[in-house]
Amino acid sequence: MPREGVTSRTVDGCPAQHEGGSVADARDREISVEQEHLDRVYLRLEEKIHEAEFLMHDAAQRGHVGTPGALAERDAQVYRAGIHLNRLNSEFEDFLFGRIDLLLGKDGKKGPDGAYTSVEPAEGAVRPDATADIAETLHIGRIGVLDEDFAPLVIDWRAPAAAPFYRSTPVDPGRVVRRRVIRSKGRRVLGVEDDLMRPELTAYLDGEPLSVIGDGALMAALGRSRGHTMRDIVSSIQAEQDRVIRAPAASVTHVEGGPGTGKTAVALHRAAYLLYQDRRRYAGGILIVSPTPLLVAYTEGVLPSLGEEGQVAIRAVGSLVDGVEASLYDEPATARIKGSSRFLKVLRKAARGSLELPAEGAARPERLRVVAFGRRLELERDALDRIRRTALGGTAPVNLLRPRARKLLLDALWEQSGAAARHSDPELAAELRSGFDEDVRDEDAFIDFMDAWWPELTPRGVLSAMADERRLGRWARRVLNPGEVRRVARSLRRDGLSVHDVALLDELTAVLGTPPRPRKPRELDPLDQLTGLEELMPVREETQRERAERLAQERTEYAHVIVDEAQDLTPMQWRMIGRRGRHATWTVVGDPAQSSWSDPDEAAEAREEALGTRPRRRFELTVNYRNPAEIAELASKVLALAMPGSQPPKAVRSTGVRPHFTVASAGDLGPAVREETRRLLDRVDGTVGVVAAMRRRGEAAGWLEGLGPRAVALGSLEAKGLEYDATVVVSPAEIADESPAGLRVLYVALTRATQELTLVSGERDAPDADGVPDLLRD
Ligand SMILES: Nc1ncnc2c1ncn2[C@@H]1O[C@H](COP(=O)(O)OP(=O)(O)OP(=O)(O)O)[C@@H](O)[C@H]1O
Repeated sequence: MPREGVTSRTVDGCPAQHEGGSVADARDREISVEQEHLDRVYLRLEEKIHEAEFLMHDAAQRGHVGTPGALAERDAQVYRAGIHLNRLNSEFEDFLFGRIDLLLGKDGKKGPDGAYTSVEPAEGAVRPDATADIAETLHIGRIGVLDEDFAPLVIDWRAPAAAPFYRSTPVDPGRVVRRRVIRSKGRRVLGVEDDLMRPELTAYLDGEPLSVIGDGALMAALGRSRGHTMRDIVSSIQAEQDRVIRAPAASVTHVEGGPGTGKTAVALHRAAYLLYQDRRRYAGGILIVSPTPLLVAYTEGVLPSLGEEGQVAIRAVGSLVDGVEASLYDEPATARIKGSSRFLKVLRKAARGSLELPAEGAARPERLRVVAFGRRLELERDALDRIRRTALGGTAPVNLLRPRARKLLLDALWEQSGAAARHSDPELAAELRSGFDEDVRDEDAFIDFMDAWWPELTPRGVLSAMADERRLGRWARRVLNPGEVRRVARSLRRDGLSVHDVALLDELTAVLGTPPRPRKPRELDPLDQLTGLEELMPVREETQRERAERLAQERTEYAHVIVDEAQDLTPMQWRMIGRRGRHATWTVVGDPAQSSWSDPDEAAEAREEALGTRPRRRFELTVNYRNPAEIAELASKVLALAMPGSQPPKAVRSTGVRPHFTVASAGDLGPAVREETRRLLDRVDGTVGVVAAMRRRGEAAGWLEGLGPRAVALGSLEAKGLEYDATVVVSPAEIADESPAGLRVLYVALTRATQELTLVSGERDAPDADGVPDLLRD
């Protein structure tokens, strides 16, 4: 465990000689220095808030004037005031969180944020006797604040001048001598943690030796207990992560890294960074696709804490289609069929085949009878079938073919009427024909026939039609075998949609096509014409989820798509997400070793298709910030089985607590799991996650009844991306045997804990005398 106390060293590594002498004094003195700065910042923020409120008020007054000039001026004012209010009113926990003390830079140029731009120290910045003076001190925070003279009081964490805070390391320190993380609550500074980037120097700040407080911010952050929501890592982003966050937005940024390397955290911070970089471009919206609603709930507080929310929709892969929130999971064998690209053929057949089914409660129309030009005209079943086949030729969406089918019917009726033969003058014949079409089209019998014979198909309707095994068998001929047909049909007869059904619905929407609807006239509000106003005005009532819903309804495509846990997506899911980012830039993060999809090659092919020919930029994250070394070591045994030859990420800390093994008495996992969970709840301050095979998901929740909200039960697939202070993994062998990807799913389960891990074995695990399951023995 990281040490809680503080140390104080001068930069040459010797204990600092502080007045009053004690380490606590040094710490208190440094805290009060930062407190003074924070007070100045808040004073300035208050001034800005008053300014913004005045602007808003003034803008409202100008709105009444109504001349174009006044409106344009109001537009500009409201825009600026909106930015201020929205950001300043947010109650930031640790608004100001960092500081860097820098040597004199190589050149003397200042950037737009008032800080010097050079990264390397000037010649002579370090004297021959290894002493140096601090030339510039920058404070880093969630947004930038300038003082009255436009000098930087706080630099926005995403600004170029803040990059050295994240990039500097003792190996490549640049100008940074000391990097400090400031911990505060509201307006009070609680503590500081320093990292020394140039330990070989004796550096002075205003003539005083620079002190170094604490053991380093990263370790302090990692040691804190976990709650039910993820925290931002803005004060301790590491260099390899920062390179991903600030990578140029163009094309595809592809990030791989093992469990706990910060992929999810990096993806969220990248969204905030992209918005900061080019707000106008990303007004087109950023979509973050997450594997489960649990992970959405876990991560959705991070962006607001970074001051960004409005333009980002975080959605679970089972909620990407409007109005659908799927949480059911198909059995692995069924999921494998539904997720595979061969299922596309079945859907295309089903979409066309569904046309032949009678609409609900109606009989299948056998003939068409109309009266035109005083004659009774009639088309029989064979003729109708022929017309349908002709209309369906090609691959155009079925619902969009309705006008073509209607035209073919009218052609056939016209021909039957014999009217064409009676008029040789082409102009007259054309006029007559148009009158004929109009008459027939308006006839009730024709309208009713069209509705029954070529109804507008809905994705849900087609999916339900596939629940009939015989029918599905026909549509899936030469694609699925009878056993597979039975499985899929059975799964579709169940109440509710599965996560995999959602991609099928989305595919059907594309295969069926949506006929254009008459647009509802929209009431014009002059405020709507203000550039970007919706984005900037404070919108407090809406939650992240509601906002995501609204964004999704308003948009079918996004400017940037971020895919988290990309290794889990099936080919059908890649097609669904690809449709939402046809013109987007992309960030794709994942770990092949954690893939729960049985055929990674097929999924990779679908991913490449969704991403198209855009150039790829690849990054790898190599450090595990979640698991202590003791847990990471055990997990690496499963990794060796799941993906022989692949390297686990390096754990940065160790707790000295080894994973604990327990064996449940014959067939009775429940009491053993409950007991272990209770024990762990006593040992950690935060959460305990109990991960069991999917089929035990409900049962496991029952075992934990009454243990309180800190203990949570999960199915193995739901554990994706989440973390707990401690985890109980229930029968590793059951999880491993659950599907062809079972070992990789077990690897996920074993890498969820930040402090302690317990494994409860059942008979199937064949544990040894120490309780170690067969699978995990050396
Ligand atoms: N630079 C950092 N500073 C502090 N904490 C960090 C840092 N990077 C990652 N973490 C923490 O490590 C944990 C793991 O991060 P995250 O969930 O983003 O990893 P991941 O790579 O997505 O993991 P998985 O693949 O297992 O889902 C989180 O608690 C995160 O806050």
